[in-house]
Amino acid sequence: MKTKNQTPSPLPPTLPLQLLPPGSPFANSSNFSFNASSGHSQPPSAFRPPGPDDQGFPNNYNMTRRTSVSAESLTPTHHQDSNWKAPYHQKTEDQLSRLRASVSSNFLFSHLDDDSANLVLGALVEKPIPAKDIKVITQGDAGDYFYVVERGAFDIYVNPAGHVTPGPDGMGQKVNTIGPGGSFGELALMYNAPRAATVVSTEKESTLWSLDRVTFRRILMDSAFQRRRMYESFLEEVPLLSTLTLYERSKIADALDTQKFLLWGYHYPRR
Ligand SMILES: Nc1ncnc2c1ncn2[C@@H]1O[C@@H]2COP(=O)(O)O[C@H]2[C@H]1O
Repeated sequence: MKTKNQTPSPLPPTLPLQLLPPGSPFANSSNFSFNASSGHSQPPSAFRPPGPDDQGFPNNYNMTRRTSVSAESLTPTHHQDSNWKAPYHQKTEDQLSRLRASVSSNFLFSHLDDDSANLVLGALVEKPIPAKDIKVITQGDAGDYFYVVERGAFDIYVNPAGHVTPGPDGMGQKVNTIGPGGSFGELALMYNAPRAATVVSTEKESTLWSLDRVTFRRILMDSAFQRRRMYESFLEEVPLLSTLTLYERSKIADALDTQKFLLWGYHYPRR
């Protein structure tokens, strides 16, 4: 088993950016909602066990919370629309070179073949974040976009309740900060589950690139995330790691690589 460097993530145009109240970055839980399905606050409901069509939820993932936000299959290869084409958003040379630099060290993109990488680059949309304390993702909401960070830093907050609660500490504890080259927002898209954390901008000017849910699932989940799920399944079996959260396990899975050793004349795969 060896580890590799890996990192963390943007928004569609025309979306309202709402600033959080000055001095109270956690007070408003419904900022930065960009479609009908993301700006809601739903009550928790029972966990839906994986069915035959599911890839399987990791252990301990949002077990007490509403999980499914769409009827879409969790298996990305079950595409109902065979005429689907990835959206293409024209970019300037400057945008392309910034984008390439941003994704160059990102684990998710390093495993894409050239065709898939070009489709994803074409589908990403630049999303300037013009202030700090903008809530890009709200814990408990439905997942709509996956984000790559080009510039700036984004704090991640997790409330153990599974959603933002009223009051000054409603976003919970800060657990992470994601900077340039990193990405976030993949968990809800991968598992059709509510957002696992709240993500807030920390700088005056930041730049994100957003990838829509369908393109994410059809392209990234067919490659990089298949690999992640394979390693996660393996990690779930390791007792020492069983208490990790899904996010922690997924980060370890991203960092794993497979090495093959020659043993007694056989190539023996070892993780
Ligand atoms: N410790 C963490 N726990 C949960 N989510 C995290 C954590 N750190 C970063 N994140 C990201 O925050 C995102 C919130 O939306 P998602 O649940 O879609 O995906 C989540 C992860 O990409």
